Amino acid sequence: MPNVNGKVAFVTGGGQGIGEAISRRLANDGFKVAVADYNLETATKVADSIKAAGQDAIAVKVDVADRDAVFAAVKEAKEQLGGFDVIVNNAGLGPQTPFDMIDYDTYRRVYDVNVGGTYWGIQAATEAFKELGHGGKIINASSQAGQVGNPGLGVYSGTKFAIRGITQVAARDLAQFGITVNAYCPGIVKTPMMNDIAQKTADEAGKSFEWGMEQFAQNITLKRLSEPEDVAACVSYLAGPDSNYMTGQALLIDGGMVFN
Ligand SMILES: NC(=O)C1=CN([C@@H]2O[C@H](COP(=O)(O)OP(=O)(O)OC[C@H]3O[C@@H](n4cnc5c(N)ncnc54)[C@H](O)[C@@H]3O)[C@@H](O)[C@H]2O)C=CC1
Ligand SMILES: CC(=O)C(C)=O
Repeated sequence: MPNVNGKVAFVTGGGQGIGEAISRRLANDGFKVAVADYNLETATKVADSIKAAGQDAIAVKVDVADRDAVFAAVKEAKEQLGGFDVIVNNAGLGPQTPFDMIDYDTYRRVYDVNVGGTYWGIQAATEAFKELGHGGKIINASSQAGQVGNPGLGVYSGTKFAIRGITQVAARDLAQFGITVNAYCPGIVKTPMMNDIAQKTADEAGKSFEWGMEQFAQNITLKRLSEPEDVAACVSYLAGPDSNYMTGQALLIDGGMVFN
């Protein structure tokens, strides 16, 4: 287990899916965790169960698309948990958007959450690290869909390609402050988001949910879908000291999908 000495990690979208697994894993690693989510009810459930296991966590309500709200949530976590060391900009929306169905509102909201939320998280974390007089780690959620275009995900894939670019620029800009910036790129992970995407794909084709999932899961070298914990294990590495000499990278955790 990495030695993180009671450092503080802030995980957006921590109320379910990958963010929940990351919150639990970082708490197990020894971080005090702020479980930040738009849905305060799920965030509170996750934080409460981490506390019940004898670890430190709080729930924080935030809409990551709202810059002021992100700054306020980071400040709240810093004050309540007594520090700020790692932000995981994990919250994201993944609607199915065949090209003829992309409308302005969907485009705007998905970019505001996935891309805007990452900009604001980077800014708020950087401000907190500077106030505390130390560096820190910024970790952003991209996707295998940010490495290769996925059918039907015209808006979502665009945001996830953007995250890799933003991660590289932020790594270069923020290194002078002792801040590393990396991204993780999951494959097909069994979460509510992926279930929705698979179901809509299946509905459009008049096929079953399993068929919908298979459209995204073909060519996985390891021949199984990903569990949220597979992703959390790699984020644990990015949040801990073993990745100190790594910045600007996008770690693919896709079971060997994209290289096929
Ligand atoms: N599930 C998958 O197969 C993959 C997911 N990802 C990425 O991983 C991240 C997490 O995905 P999942 O856990 O699957 O999603 P999910 O939809 O299951 O969970 C997302 C969480 O984010 C929260 N959230 C949504 N909008 C928010 C906002 N504006 N402000 C604060 N919280 C908000 C939701 O309340 C929810 O708790 C996303 O960025 C997603 O794009 C990347 C590759 C694959
Ligand atoms: C939802 C997602 O990120 C996929 C299909 O890679």
